[in-house]
Amino acid sequence: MSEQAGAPTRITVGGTDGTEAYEVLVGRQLLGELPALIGKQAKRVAVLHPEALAETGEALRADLADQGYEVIAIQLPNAEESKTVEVAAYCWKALGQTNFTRTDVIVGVGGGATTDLAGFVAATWLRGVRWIAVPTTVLGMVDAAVGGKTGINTAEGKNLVGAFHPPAGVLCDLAALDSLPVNDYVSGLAEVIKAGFIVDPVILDLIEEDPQAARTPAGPHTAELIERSIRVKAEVVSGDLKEAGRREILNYGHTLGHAIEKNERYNWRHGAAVSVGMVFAAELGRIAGRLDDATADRHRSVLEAVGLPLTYRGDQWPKLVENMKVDKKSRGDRLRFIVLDGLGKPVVLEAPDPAMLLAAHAEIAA
Ligand SMILES: NC(=O)c1ccc[n+]([C@@H]2O[C@H](COP(=O)([O-])OP(=O)(O)OC[C@H]3O[C@@H](n4cnc5c(N)ncnc54)[C@H](O)[C@@H]3O)[C@@H](O)[C@H]2O)c1
Ligand SMILES: O=C(O)C(=O)C[C@@H](O)[C@H](O)[C@H](O)COP(=O)(O)O
Ligand SMILES: [Zn+2]
Repeated sequence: MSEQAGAPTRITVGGTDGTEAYEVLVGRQLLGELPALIGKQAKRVAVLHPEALAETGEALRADLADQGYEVIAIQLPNAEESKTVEVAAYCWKALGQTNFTRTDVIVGVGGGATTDLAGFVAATWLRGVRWIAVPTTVLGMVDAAVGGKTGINTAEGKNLVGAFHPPAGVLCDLAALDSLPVNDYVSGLAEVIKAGFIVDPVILDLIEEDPQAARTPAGPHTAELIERSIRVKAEVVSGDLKEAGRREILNYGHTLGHAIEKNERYNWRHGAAVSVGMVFAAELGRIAGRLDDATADRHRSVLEAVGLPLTYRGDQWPKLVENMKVDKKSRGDRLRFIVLDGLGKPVVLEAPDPAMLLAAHAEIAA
């Protein structure tokens, strides 16, 4: 998977609130770390990967078979098509037919869609088995594989079925990013930029220095951007695995973002939808009298500079409002949004007035 090795960066997640700690490793040639994470108790290892990573999956299975494991191959559809109950059922069947037990281990290799599905299968099979995430997209490394949110979509909304089930470890091999199509790479930058606005503004400075370079894995700050974003996520989820409070800030831009994804029948990339969602949230913050003009405008400039969208079809607003009602931050009939009180200062905006929402929508309507 990679050509250069060296000591990986190790970022610890959890362990501070009664949850079991685990590590996110960032570096190159990390697959040698897998057997130690799988452990000696396991007899079988199920490797779940998308079609796009057929060769990677095959190589990994061969490695694990050489180590003496009985390997179960489960190829998934690409992207959101894998986050369905039908695909989960296909996986449960494969595990059942191979006598997969509580000491066996699932490895999810792929983007956020793959690790969300693999983690969900791990959470539900036998009420929970060990799993390891090997994210191969920017988005997977900086966000999806870290923190234990797993799940699938339904016709009614994004990630509506799922479980909190942290992995035993996360291996981020930066070399995997070399084969990622640019639009998928850029989609991941939306979550990197989110981490910049909610907690670590240095991320924004690094991207703004050369936005074109930030669009490729060869950029000078790739490793730093990924590590900084993982540290943001690790710090936030470590104190609040089940999203009882502070973890909600990671949902910045997601209330509208998920509504757009559902409206597009999950054919939009997650990061693209979150990008529009963050512009909307920034406008909401500005209209609510919380966010200064410069920081609100900075959303547009940095997201546009890396090639992310800022607008969405204006005629869809009534449907988006309906979709937002099933957001997990909603309480009864009250919509709740994460907005900024300033750079790095996310807060919850409770039940904003519909007129305020409409005014913010006018700023993102195409
Ligand atoms: N659980 C969480 O906390 C969390 C956080 C953020 C996002 N997510 C979820 O993550 C998903 C988006 O993840 P994503 O952006 O990684 O998209 P993705 O998983 O859909 O991957 C994008 C595409 O790239 C392909 N691919 C993956 N790695 C590749 C590689 N190295 N080379 C070539 N092709 C590759 C995939 O097969 C897919 O077609 C969404 O479903 C979102 O809801 C979850
Ligand atoms: O980890 C979290 O918490 C997040 O909100 C991170 C988001 O980037 C991610 O897209 C998450 O899956 C959204 O969670 P949901 O609970 O709104 O489905
Ligand atoms: Zn997200």
